[in-house]
Amino acid sequence: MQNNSHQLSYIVFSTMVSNALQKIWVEMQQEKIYSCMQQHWLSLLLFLLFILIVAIDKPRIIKIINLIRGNNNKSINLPPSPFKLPFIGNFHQLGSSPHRSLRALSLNHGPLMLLHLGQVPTLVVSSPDAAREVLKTHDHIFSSRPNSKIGNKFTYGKSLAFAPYGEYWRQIRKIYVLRLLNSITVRSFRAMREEETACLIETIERSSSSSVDNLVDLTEILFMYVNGIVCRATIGRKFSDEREFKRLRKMLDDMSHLSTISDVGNWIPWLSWVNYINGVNAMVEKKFEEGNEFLESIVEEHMEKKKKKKYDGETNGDEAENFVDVLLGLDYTDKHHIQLGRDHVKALILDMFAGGTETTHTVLTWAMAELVRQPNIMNRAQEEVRAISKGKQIVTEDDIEKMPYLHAVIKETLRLRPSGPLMVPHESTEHVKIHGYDIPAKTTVIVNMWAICRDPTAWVEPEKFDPDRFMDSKVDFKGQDFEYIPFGAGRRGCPGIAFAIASLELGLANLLNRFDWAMPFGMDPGELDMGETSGLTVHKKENLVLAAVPRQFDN
Ligand code: HEM
Repeated sequence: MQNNSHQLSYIVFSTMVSNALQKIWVEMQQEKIYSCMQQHWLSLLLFLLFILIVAIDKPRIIKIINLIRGNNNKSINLPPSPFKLPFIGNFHQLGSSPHRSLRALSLNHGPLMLLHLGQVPTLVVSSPDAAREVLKTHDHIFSSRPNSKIGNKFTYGKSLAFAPYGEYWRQIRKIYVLRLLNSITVRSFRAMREEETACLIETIERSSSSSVDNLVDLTEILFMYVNGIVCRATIGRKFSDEREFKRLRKMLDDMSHLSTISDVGNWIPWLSWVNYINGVNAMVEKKFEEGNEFLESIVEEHMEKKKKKKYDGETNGDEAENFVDVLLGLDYTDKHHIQLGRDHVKALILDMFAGGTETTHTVLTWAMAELVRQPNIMNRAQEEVRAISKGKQIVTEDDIEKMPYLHAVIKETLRLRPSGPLMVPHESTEHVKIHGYDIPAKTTVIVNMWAICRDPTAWVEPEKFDPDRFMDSKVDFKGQDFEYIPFGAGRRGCPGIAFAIASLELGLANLLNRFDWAMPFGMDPGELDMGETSGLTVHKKENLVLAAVPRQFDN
């Protein structure tokens, strides 16, 4: 969801209405009021109907119905709301960086604030205390997701991330947590991660030596590193063919764009038909077909291998089993209500690629940007990494366990630069009271994790990048400390924490061990552009291009 979504719906509709109005106005000015009304009675009627619908929004309609029925509940106490406009509600107040605009609004209206995004009542949560109420005390009520028609279409209605809270979500989540992303499985990918790290180092060396100024585009290279790990864990191989790699990236971008930005029906359900006119539905169908063809080819490849193994008795040797093979090998039909099929496998691939790649790669890029901007922190992290790795060219995961400052750098980056500052929206399944406010069922909930992680009542100098705040601190990202929830918390909290942290720490430690880093062309570190992209997922706006000078090793 970017500001484009509401702008789009608003523009389409207001253009239609304003064109009709202009015509009427011109004729009225020419004193042809009566004949004008005769000619345009249908337009006027439609216009009045439109005003009625947009001005009387859903909560007000419910209030009026209750009033007529005589059961107006005077005691209902909704959270404070900023002023909203008919039809678009509070969309116009989101701006290009919704997490920043929402924090500004919450400073005036409080940590529990009710907005209307189009027609959708949306609770915005902006303090650690309020987050604890939503994600812990009333977790069972807030663990659903708002329906996303387009998101469900792309993921065959089988994705974990999009699933509403219920039996299906519970069963799939169990498979993800117990079979795919638990600490033993994550450890089993250790050798693969170390291979991918060696590949990362090689790519940087090649890129640096082919540039006069040792320049490397870290944003691109880190994306390939993280994507390589996620691909190998998920489907057992990465895309060495550049075309295939670009196809995957484009597919994920398109899907994410269409399921959030372009779906007018998400926000104004009775305007869903606009998607037929503006070409969104046709585009969704086209992208779905393309994506499906790609995912089918992956599933087919695995089915063929499985058959071959059965006949030839082949094994993978020491290689850890990838997620698709695990899923295809599960016989779930008898014991459980769900029957795993091809669509589940394809949805799993999307969950892993979408949930694991962009998030992890963005955090790693921000970590390097913050370190280059603050050479004293970079030096301290490098000293620690180099002291522990004792002249080895590749830092291993055993070494990393002894690097508390490196852990602190990653934690601080996750605090200050979360890639999804508004997390993934939740939805309430029943009416509940929080801090004295009534939260009706089916309210969308946005947790402004970005604001919470910078809450001045919880953090000293919250805007400063200072890994020291995590040294000797018990505050952790596992979902118990509500001032620090970069992976969310509660039932819907991220199941990929161990997987993500392993790739982040190994990647960063090796970047610091193997190279000395500097701004390009001798620029001052303070000149590094830290601008963010706008929208729901926040990346560094400009690619991070740095000078990487390979360190000389004795052996
Ligand atoms: C730095 C990296 C990552 C960050 C910051 C991150 C953050 C998050 C957040 C904030 C949520 C939503 C929590 C909520 O709704 O309360 C989430 C959900 C999810 N994440 Fe992650 N994540 C990361 C890496 C990963 C990885 C590596 C994977 C898988 C390989 C993954 C898979 C998922 C899935 C499947 C969900 C949906 C869970 C559900 O709806 O039940 N994430 N993540």
